[in-house]
Amino acid sequence: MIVSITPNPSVDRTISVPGFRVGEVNRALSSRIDPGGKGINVSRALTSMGSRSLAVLPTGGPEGQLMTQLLTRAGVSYRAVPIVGQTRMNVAAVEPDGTTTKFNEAGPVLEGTDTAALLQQVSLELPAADWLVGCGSLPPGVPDDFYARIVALGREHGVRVAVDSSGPPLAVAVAAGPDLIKPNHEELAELVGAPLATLGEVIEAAHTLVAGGVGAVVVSLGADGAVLVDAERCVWAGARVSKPRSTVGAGDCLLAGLLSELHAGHDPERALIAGTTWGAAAVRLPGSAVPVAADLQDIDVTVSHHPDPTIAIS
Ligand SMILES: Nc1ncnc2c1ncn2[C@@H]1O[C@H](COP(=O)(O)OP(=O)(O)O)[C@@H](O)[C@H]1O
Ligand SMILES: O=P(O)(O)OC[C@H]1O[C@](O)(COP(=O)(O)O)[C@@H](O)[C@@H]1O
Repeated sequence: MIVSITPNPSVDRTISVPGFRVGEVNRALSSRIDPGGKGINVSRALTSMGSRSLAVLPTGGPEGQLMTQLLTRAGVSYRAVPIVGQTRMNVAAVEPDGTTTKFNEAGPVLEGTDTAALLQQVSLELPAADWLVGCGSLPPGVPDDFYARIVALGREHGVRVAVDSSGPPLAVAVAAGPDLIKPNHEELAELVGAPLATLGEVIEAAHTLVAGGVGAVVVSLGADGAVLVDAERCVWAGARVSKPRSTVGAGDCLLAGLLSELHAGHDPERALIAGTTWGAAAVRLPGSAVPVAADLQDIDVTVSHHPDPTIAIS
């Protein structure tokens, strides 16, 4: 089973707007809500594709209640750890060409006992887990070493650990040597402190992290696909999407596809292809909707073992 931990979940409200004008009234054409936060999306995608997953999350206030209702409705198994603060709501405005503008709240303040209770809940789930995946930003009050502690917990139980975060929490987790990380271009650039203008520079940065003790680095590059680097291989994969609808949660679906295949015992290249397929499928869906098997059918993935290092990455 794949256990996800999302310390800062969110109810995601996605509004479709005909255009986005700063400083003016923007009228929405439609709106939807989804249970969100990166680990929640990973568990939702795994569940919708038939892989077993359990989401661990803190919940509080009316949005916390709404979150658990939405998870139940989506058939996602979860363990909600009650907190005094109120679960956040994030808003994304999507324009007709797929351009997405996001407003993410900081999230509720978690007290020290809340963090301890979350880690305790994760520990309780680990005997049944094969992979543990820690995802997203940390809410105020949670120390930057949270994901490093998640890596250590996984180690103690012989469970492989993936981390998808950014900034200091990702940097501290990397030093603990996770089995897999999935930064996007911007997150990787921040992690290594360089702009990484080309695919070659991205690959070199990923190699440096692998040499430093990370098992595998999968860098998601939006419309430019994704590249996987580990001690034995460097593989790029990408799929064209002619009409992107919403990129919210695409990286989470990519991570879910990867973990689903790795968990099933398949090789990293096949996992990357699955991840790229799930990510492309997510981009064709509205809001942070996750794909079902039928959404994957007509997606063609291109794979390269010798990607052109001079390709510019935006
Ligand atoms: N416009 C797009 N066209 C095709 N695939 C896309 C597009 N945007 C994202 N994807 C797929 O989804 C994956 C994750 O997207 P990305 O935006 O890089 O992640 P994140 O959401 O973590 O920032 C990409 O690696 C790619 O496989
Ligand atoms: O924890 P963060 O970094 O604020 O991100 C949370 C948001 O990211 C999401 O998980 C979507 O992720 P991406 O748009 O980065 O793919 C949303 O569900 C959620 O609103």
